[in-house]
Formats: sequence, C-alpha cells, structure tokens
Amino acid sequence: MTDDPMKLGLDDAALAVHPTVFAADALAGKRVLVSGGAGGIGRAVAWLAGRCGAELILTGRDAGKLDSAVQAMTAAGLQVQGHVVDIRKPETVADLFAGPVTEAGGIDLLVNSAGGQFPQAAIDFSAKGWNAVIDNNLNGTWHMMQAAARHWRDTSRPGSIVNIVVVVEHGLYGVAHTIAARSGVIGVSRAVAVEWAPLGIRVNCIAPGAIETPGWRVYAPEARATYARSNPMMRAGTTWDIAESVIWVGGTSGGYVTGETINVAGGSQLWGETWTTGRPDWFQPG
Ligand SMILES: CCC/C=C/C(=O)SCCNC(=O)CCNC(=O)[C@H](O)C(C)(C)COP(=O)([O-])OP(=O)([O-])OC[C@H]1O[C@@H](n2cnc3c(N)ncnc32)[C@H](O)[C@@H]1OP(=O)([O-])[O-]
Ligand SMILES: NC(=O)C1=CN([C@@H]2O[C@H](COP(=O)(O)OP(=O)(O)OC[C@H]3O[C@@H](n4cnc5c(N)ncnc54)[C@H](OP(=O)(O)O)[C@@H]3O)[C@@H](O)[C@H]2O)C=CC1
Repeated sequence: MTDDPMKLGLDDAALAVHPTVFAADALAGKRVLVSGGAGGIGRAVAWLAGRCGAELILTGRDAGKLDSAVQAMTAAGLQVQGHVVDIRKPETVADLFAGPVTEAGGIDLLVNSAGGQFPQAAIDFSAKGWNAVIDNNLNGTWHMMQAAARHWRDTSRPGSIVNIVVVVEHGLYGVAHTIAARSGVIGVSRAVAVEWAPLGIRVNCIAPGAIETPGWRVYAPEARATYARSNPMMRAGTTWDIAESVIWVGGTSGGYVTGETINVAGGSQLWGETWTTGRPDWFQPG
C-alpha cells in the first residue's frame, strides 16, 4: 500500500506513464466505454485504452470524480468524455446509448467496471443490503451488456464486452451477496457469448484478486492489511495488472476468446483466503 492511507492505488500521474506491452496504436480508431471509469480499475483501463489510441467514454455516478478523470486524461492529450449514469437505472443506460454513444459514432468495446459491495457476515444481510448489491452488480451490469448488444445489432457492427467480476470459486469471504451477483454475471456472460456470437459480439469476464484501489476504503484497515498475503504471490495486484488483461481479452489480441472468465488474482483462486470481515475464530490456525 501507499504511505498515505487515503491514497489507494495508482494515481493519474502514474497511470499516464506506466510502462505497457501494448503499442501506442493498438486501439487506434476504436471507441471504448468504461463504466466506473473514474474508479480505481476503470480509471486504469481508461488510461491504457486511451494511451493505445482509443476514444473514451467514461461513466459513473459521481460527477466530480468523472470531471477529475476527464480533466487529467484530456491534459495528457487523450480524447475523453464523461457522463453521469447509474447502471441500476435501465432508462438512464438507454439514454446513454441513444445519446452520447450514438453521437460519438458508436463503441467497439464495453468494459463494465462499475460495481461494489460492503463487507458483512451473510447471516446479517438486510433485504435492502442484499438487493442493493444484487441490483448494482448483476442487474446493473446486465442493463449495460444488453444495451451494448442492441446497439451493435442495430448498427450492424461487431463488439466486445469485458465484465469485471470477483473470484467466485474460492477464498473470498464476507461478501456472499457479491459472490451471488458476480456468479450471475459469469453465468449470463457464458450464455450470451453463444447467443450473441452470430452478431459478432464477444463476452468475457476478468476476475481480479486483491487490487489496491480507493474502493478498498469500504473495508476496515485491519482487513485490508491482510489482503496482500491472500494469494500465493504474496502481494496485492495493481490496477495496471487488470487494465492490461482487459485490453488483451477485449481487444483484437483476444479475438478468438469468448465466454471466458480469467482470474487475474495472483493465484488466489487456488490458495489463500480473503476475509473482508476479519477471519472468524473458527478458522484461526492452531
Ligand atoms: C480484496 C477484497 C475484495 C475487494 C473487492 C472489491 O470489489 S473492492 C472495490 C469495490 N468498490 C466498492 O465496493 C465501493 C463501495 N461500495 C458501495 O458503494 C456500496 O456498498 C454499494 C455499491 C454496494 C451500495 O451502494 P448504494 O448506493 O445502493 O447503497 P446504499 O449506501 O444506499 O446502501 C443500501 C443498503 O445497503 C446496506 N449497506 C450499505 N453499506 C453497508 C455497510 N457498510 N454495512 C452494512 N450494510 C450496508 C444497507 O442496508 C443500506 O441501506 P440503509 O440501511 O443505509 O438504508
Ligand atoms: N479492488 C479490488 O480489490 C477488486 C475489485 N473488484 C471489482 O472491480 C470493479 C471496480 O472496482 P474498483 O475500481 O476497485 O472500485 P472503485 O470503488 O474505485 O470503483 C468502482 C466504481 O463503480 C462506480 N459505480 C458503482 N456503482 C455504480 C452504479 N450503480 N452506477 C454507476 N457507477 C457505479 C463508482 O462510481 P461513483 O463513485 O461515481 O459512484 C466507482 O467509481 C468493481 O466491480 C469491484 O467490485 C473485484 C475484485 C477485487
């Protein structure tokens, strides 16, 4: 982690110059829509896509955060616009596609990075809390996926979707609502990877492990302090680790990949435990 507890993950200055394996024209002529594009992972995806030559459309709920991302990227010479969109509201998602997406000339890649949850023992979830997490992560992601697919069908152009999920098969505890929601996203991604293949649409998921971002503020410092040692590599990942995998699978380099979920998690899908609520006594060693 960084020294400043309020500054989590790579900032704009770092993202503007971070070395990359991709060429500066890897996404030339492409337009990329990133939901949650001013957040930690979405922001890194946007920077990388922009540095590879793509035009960017960023969305989020917080206008101030979006403005700061747009300003930083514009100052670096990237072509970027930001729009306030709550992915839980299908009508605002439809407006995004009918308005800014269409006016920009369409998109080639949709990255769904908007999402999140709160740590709590599942037995204590309120109905409202459960519904908030399911609505945000499963329904919200679906509204974006379906709107993008309709856009590509109606404009007779191919497309690619990358959904940011979580590692669902092993080791992430205290967020059962999000495991349920993201398992749903993985399931529907596999289903529509087949249904939408005739439309030239690929659909994949990236499952990050512990990636240091401002989103970590929802977890107690004691819980966060354990995250780096929750995988065989004994380190937290960076947003750049995720951004490069998103651009690989979402871009032409992943052109023969669809219906996949790729764990970019330091091996935490195989070994290690992330207790977002702290490890209960029952599971303490010895
Ligand atoms: C390495 C570890 C893995 C890391 C993974 C990551 O993804 S990290 C990065 C990912 N980034 C993030 O995760 C970003 C942070 N997460 C969020 O922004 C939100 O958790 C949200 C997006 C899920 C909900 O957004 P929203 O605006 O819809 O929600 P709202 O605020 O209006 O609440 C609705 C209801 O939910 C309930 N409830 C909510 N919080 C708590 C809590 N702490 N405690 C208990 N309950 C809580 C409560 O019932 C509340 O209603 P109430 O009782 O207040 O009437
Ligand atoms: N960081 C990590 O360790 C991991 C993260 N992930 C997942 O990766 C994704 C990105 O997380 P990360 O960048 O770390 O977190 P951040 O909290 O930094 O970013 C998430 C972004 O999602 C946006 N968002 C949330 N809900 C909505 C909504 N209803 N409508 C529109 N935008 C919304 C937020 O925008 P705004 O602030 O404007 O509301 C925020 O900028 C999330 O799905 C997260 O759960 C998965 C595994 C691990």
